[in-house]
Amino acid sequence: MKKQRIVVKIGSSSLTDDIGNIVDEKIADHTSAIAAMKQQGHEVIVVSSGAVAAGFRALGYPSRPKVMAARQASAAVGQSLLIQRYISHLSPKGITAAQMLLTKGDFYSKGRFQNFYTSMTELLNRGAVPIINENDSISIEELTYGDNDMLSALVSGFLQADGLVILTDINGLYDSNPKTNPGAKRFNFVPIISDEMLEAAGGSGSSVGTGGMKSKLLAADKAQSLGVSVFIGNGFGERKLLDILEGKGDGTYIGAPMQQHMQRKKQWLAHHAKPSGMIAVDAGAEKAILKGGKSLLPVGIIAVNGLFDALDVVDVRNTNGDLLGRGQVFYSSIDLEKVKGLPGPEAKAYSINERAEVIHRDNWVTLKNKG
Ligand SMILES: Nc1ncnc2c1ncn2[C@@H]1O[C@H](COP(=O)(O)OP(=O)(O)O)[C@@H](O)[C@H]1O
Ligand SMILES: N[C@@H](CCC(=O)OP(=O)(O)O)C(=O)O
Repeated sequence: MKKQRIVVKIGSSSLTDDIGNIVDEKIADHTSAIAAMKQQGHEVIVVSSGAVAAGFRALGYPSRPKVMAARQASAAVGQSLLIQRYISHLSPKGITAAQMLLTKGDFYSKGRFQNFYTSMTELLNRGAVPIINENDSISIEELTYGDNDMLSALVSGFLQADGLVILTDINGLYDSNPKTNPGAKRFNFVPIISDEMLEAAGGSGSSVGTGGMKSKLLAADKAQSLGVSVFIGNGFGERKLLDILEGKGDGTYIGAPMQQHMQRKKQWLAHHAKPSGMIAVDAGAEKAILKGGKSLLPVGIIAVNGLFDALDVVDVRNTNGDLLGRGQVFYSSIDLEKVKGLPGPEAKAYSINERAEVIHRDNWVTLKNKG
């Protein structure tokens, strides 16, 4: 089999018990499976939850805390305990583990986004296994991923992985929660996530997990939109990840393998960049950018909202207010006010781009019909 790049997300319930102990046998099982993958030449990137679950007890909390400050404090304790265990199981196998703690803010900035890519590539080239978690201790409540399902989907898209494996305490997606409905039936393969599946997916089944199946499905949907196929399930023993790769995993496969990955720059625009303003365009411009694959020109601009600089990211809407997409502009908002509605030659003096384009099609991502 061709060398694969696989992101493996491991949920809290697959690392700890309900009272906040890291279960060594669980880490031993995951790390032996990671080592077997590495031995076959595959690249493995781990997105590991469990910091809060592994830390709350040492600080005297009776159960996984819900208050932000208590969660942050627990994560600070638990993250180091977790990484210690990963290292102690991986290093005897000759594998170097590398901790990477991310916040949502790290993805907003294009520079930090690129730095993350550079260091990740270097770690993978050197044969290390990056172990990623959200930096819970410093994340601001409104800006957290919360559970790691969505973070793992974004990381797998960003690294243009061949697959995302979401390891959890249940062997796949069922038509209703099997913990409350013993007659529930499992899906072995799901081409796309439907609204009915999202409705049937419930919350967490343990006191340490957070998102439940719903957040896994939302994450799988996101990964698929970025060109990454997904597996949700579990399994035991050193062959479990290899079995998943070979189509013999105990769980649900979502989406066909070998899909087209979304370009990294477009992923940044679509999912991470924070728009600094909004531009409204007329029907002709809407057609040109959505149907003709053209760049956006000043002549189609009818309104400019917000204060932004050239190279900032802005949302583009039509006259009904529908979001069409998002792009990086070649004009500041002040200059765009002066050139809106003008033909190219007259607008050129204000643009930092030779051809007077407002948004070049390479710096554009269409978001229409995606909510
Ligand atoms: N339709 C469903 N199919 C399978 N599991 C479901 C479904 N709805 C809810 N669940 C629950 O989702 C849980 C897994 O999510 P979660 O507890 O957040 O795990 P993790 O800690 O691995 O992220 C399962 O234990 C199960 O109880
Ligand atoms: N970043 C958090 C993840 C929280 C969490 O419980 O996530 P999950 O088990 O994936 O539903 C932690 O490490 O505790």
